[in-house]
Amino acid sequence: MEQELLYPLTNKCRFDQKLDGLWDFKFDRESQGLADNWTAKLPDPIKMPVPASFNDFFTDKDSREYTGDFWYAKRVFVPGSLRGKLIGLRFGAATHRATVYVNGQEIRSHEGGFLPFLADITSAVKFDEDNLVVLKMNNELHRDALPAGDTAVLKNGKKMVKPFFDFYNYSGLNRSVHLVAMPENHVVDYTAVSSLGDDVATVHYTVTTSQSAGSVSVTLRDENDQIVATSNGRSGDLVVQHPQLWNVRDAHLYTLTIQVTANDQLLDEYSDEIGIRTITIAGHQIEVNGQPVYLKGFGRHEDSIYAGRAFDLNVEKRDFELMKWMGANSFRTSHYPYDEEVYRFADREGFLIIDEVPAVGFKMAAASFLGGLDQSFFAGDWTEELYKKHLDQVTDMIHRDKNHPSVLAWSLFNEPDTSSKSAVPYFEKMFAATKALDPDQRPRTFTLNEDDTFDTSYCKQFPDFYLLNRYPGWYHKWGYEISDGEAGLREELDKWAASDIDKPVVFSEYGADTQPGLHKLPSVMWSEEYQIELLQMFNRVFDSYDFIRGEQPWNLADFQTVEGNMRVNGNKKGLFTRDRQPKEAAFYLRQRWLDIDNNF
Ligand SMILES: CCCN1C[C@@H](O)[C@H](O)[C@@H](C(=O)O)C1
Repeated sequence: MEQELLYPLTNKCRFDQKLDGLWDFKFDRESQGLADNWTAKLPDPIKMPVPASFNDFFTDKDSREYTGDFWYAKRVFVPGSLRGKLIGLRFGAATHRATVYVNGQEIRSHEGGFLPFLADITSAVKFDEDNLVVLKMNNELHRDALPAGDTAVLKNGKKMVKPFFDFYNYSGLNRSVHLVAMPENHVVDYTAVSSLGDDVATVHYTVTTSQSAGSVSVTLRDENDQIVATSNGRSGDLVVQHPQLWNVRDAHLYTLTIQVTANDQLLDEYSDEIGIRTITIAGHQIEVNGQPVYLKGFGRHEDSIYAGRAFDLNVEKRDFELMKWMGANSFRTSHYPYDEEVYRFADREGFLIIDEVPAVGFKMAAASFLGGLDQSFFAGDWTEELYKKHLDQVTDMIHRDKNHPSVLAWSLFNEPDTSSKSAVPYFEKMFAATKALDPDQRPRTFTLNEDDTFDTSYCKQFPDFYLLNRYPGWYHKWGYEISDGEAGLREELDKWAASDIDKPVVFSEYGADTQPGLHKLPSVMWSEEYQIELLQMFNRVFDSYDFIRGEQPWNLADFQTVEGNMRVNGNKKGLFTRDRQPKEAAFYLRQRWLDIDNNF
């Protein structure tokens, strides 16, 4: 569990320099790098872009599919002007695990490929010189790690991952690395939680500093840079008259500035943008500022050609323009926390985010879908170790993202196996342990898979609202049989309707693989016409039940998966192609969404 997760910035007290660009890179097939002292020098390295997944740059399959240890190295100059500060390396994401060395000294390790961590290198750094930064990384999958899977050893001795999930195991330094410097006495964290009155809002804040010395003052400025509230102390209330509330697709942000001072000297300053809004679940309504909202959006992936899972500002900008064009207002960070820049986009654009940890593949049936076993995942002997990593990553996700107005809810699992009682103790622990992590007390949920229905799931008591992943028309009752698929879906939803459950239901996945340009009249599966027909079927169902409060088809765009007889160079359920061009269904769904108000 990380202490320092604030987004890096440069100001009169702090220094932040991105180390993006070409790093030295080398596979370590024999896992000999440590023994051979690669922490001092990588032998015969190649050049590798950062941020990027290494996989798709290569022209040979052994390199693209490489599984095991691999190393990065870069010489980093540290200016002498930073002396006396905490010097750190902040990694946006190292997938899936890393150990950091500086000038040959081991600094720290980190497990989890989708959340940041800070390596404090103060003790190892040489000022006004180049410093050798080396990472030893590994991308193997295991049942006791997130995301879940296996790592097989082929007869030729090469390793191969067996994901229990449907996205490619892109690996590497997938997000930016920053050289940062902060005052020894600095702001480590802050929280800001809003409550609303009659034309007034109160932002209750807390500030954590690395040392108890010094006094803290907090200022809030509006979009015209006018001070609207101030307060002193490491916790307090900022009272804002006539607040400009943050609303869905009508975002207003304030700048919160924290200063730490001692003897009239400024020790540290940290600024961030926050939004004044509340999130509540009221019966079967999801409410923002007390107004019901209807979620229109997508399951997504951080995925693009060339750099794989790397965060790419250009792709993100295009994705937001596509989602706005569609009339969308939300998305789920399926199936892992995304780069921080994505949440800042959503804050500015007024999108709601369901923030998800990579607790994906917790279902052996998924493995069987990919060639694994078919048993109850939570009965496995790996769950104790898995739980520790799972809680660690939920804690860090909430810690990192808690101040974003765009974050609506926390998704603690994607499609876990809840059709066996063995899941219940794990869920009881996880939902109890995470209840108090979010100062804003946002709803917590998880996605229910096809096999985890109203009748078969043992874990319906846990979520604050429901996310349903349902695939009639594709994985069953497909093609001409889709009418039975609709009937089955309605039968299940009739049970939800007849029950005493009064919570919102959001459809978080549904869709059809579609080959762009494939047309057939009448339709056939994989044709563009069939994708529209499937969406029309689901939309008929959604419009029949008032407790359905959101629709997020799978997926915004086509994305890469493992190769297999079920995939045509990846998953093609996108409403857009992988190079972000629309399929026919995008025009159909856009028309529907433009007719549905955000507060419907
Ligand atoms: C059947 C599993 C649920 N869902 C998970 C998602 O990650 C996959 O990409 C999607 C699919 O198979 O298209 C299905």
